Parts: sequence; C-alpha cells; structure tokens
Amino acid sequence: MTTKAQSLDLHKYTSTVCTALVGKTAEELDRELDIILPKEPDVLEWRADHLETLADTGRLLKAADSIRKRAGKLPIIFTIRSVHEGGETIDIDEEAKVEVLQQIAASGSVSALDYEWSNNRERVTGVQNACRKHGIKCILSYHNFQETPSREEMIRMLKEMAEQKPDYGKLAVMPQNNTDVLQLLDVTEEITSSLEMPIITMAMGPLGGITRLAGWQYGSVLTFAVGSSSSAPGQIPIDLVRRVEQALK
Ligand SMILES: O=C1C[C@@](O)(C(=O)O)C[C@@H](O)[C@@H]1O
Repeated sequence: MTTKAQSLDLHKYTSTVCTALVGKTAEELDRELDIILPKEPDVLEWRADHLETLADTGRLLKAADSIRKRAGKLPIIFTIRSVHEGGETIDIDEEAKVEVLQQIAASGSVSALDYEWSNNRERVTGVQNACRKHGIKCILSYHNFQETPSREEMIRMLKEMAEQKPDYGKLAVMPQNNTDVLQLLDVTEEITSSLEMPIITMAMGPLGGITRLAGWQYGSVLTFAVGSSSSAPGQIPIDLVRRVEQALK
C-alpha cells in the first residue's frame, strides 16, 4: 500500500499532460476527480488557491491525503498561485503560505511544490529546502498574463532560475501576436539545449494553442490541459492534446 505520492519525473521531448483541480471544497474536488481520472492524465496539479479556506491546515492536509489516495500512481503538483500571477484571492498572507507549503511537503501527499520565482529569495529558498528535506520536487515558476517578455528577458529569467537549482523552471506568458508565440518556442528550444534544468513553457490564450499541443517537441516537459475545468486561458481538452500527440509522433 503506497503511503507517499508518486515522484514527479518529467522528461525532455516527451508529451506529458497535467490536469488541474480547481475545486473550492473537498466535495467539489472529489467530483472533479470523478471526471478527470477516467481521462487518464499523466500528472495532477492541485490549484489550492481555489479552496474556500487555506487557513484551516487540518482540513487542507485531510483533503491532500484523500486526493493522494484517489490519484494512485499519478504525481501531484501542489500550487497556491498568487493573485498577481493569475491566482485566486486567498485568506492567508505570504508568510503563512510558505508555512502551508512546508506542511504539505512534510505530509507526503504531494510530489512537487510550485512556487513563484518573483517571491523574495529567502522564501524561495525556504520552499526549496522543504522540498529537498521531504524528497519531493520543486518547480519555480513565472506567469505573465499581460504580455510576453522579450526573448532576452525570458532567457535571462530562466538562467537566473537555474542558478537557484530547482528541479524544474516554468514560464507561462501571454502572447500578443504570432511572433511572441514563436519566441516562446525559440526560447524553449534554446534553454532546453543549453541548460540542465528541464523547463515547462506555454503561451496562454487562443494564440498560444500550438505551444500546448507541440511544446514537447521543443523541449517543454509538461503541458496543462483541461480535464474538468480550465485553470488558465487557452488550455485545450486532454483528449484533443492526446490525439495531436499521436498525430505528431
Ligand atoms: O503554471 C501553470 C500553467 C498554467 O497557467 C497554464 O497556462 O496552463 C495553468 C496553471 O494551473 C499552472 O500552475
């Protein structure tokens, strides 16, 4: 009987599909799992910023345990996305958030924590240390819902992230035109071939669809698709992502 969540092991040039859980309550999360699990994603992301209350740690840990049991062999990424990077309003401050992340890491119920690169270094290091201590992975992430930073800026950010030595670096940007989308793919390919840190990248919104369907061919190690509800603009239903993967292979 497994008592710990599965390890999150992602590989370059392989299509791996993650589906987010965005339930507000334990009951809603359960209903989402009923819909998502038969669709067989490779990874689950629990977007806990959607929960009605994060302040009640006991309830949170109980929900985490029950998701872990239902997830079986699926790795679980635990994320509390901040409002300024596209998340929901939550009832705890940043310091308490880091404590919640540390407790979740210690619980053994999740496979990875996602934490935003824009947070201060001390907090980022605190989250990374918790991941290391409890043998789970750490994803450092950056989201821009307004625009796509320049090519140089995206490369600079990913290189800086890599210096912090997370297990994965993530970049989600909003393209304004096709050139932005091509630049995101170009940066993905360049960083994949030049840095050790595996990266997860996507261009959001309707223009970015190609990055969600074929980003793995440029080196992005994970794509986010809709299982039950979408967690970001432009996500594509999981069955369609799988069909395109088959066509491209
Ligand atoms: O970072 C990401 C990527 C994402 O924003 C997307 O665009 O698919 C969806 C989020 O749930 C996840 O945490």
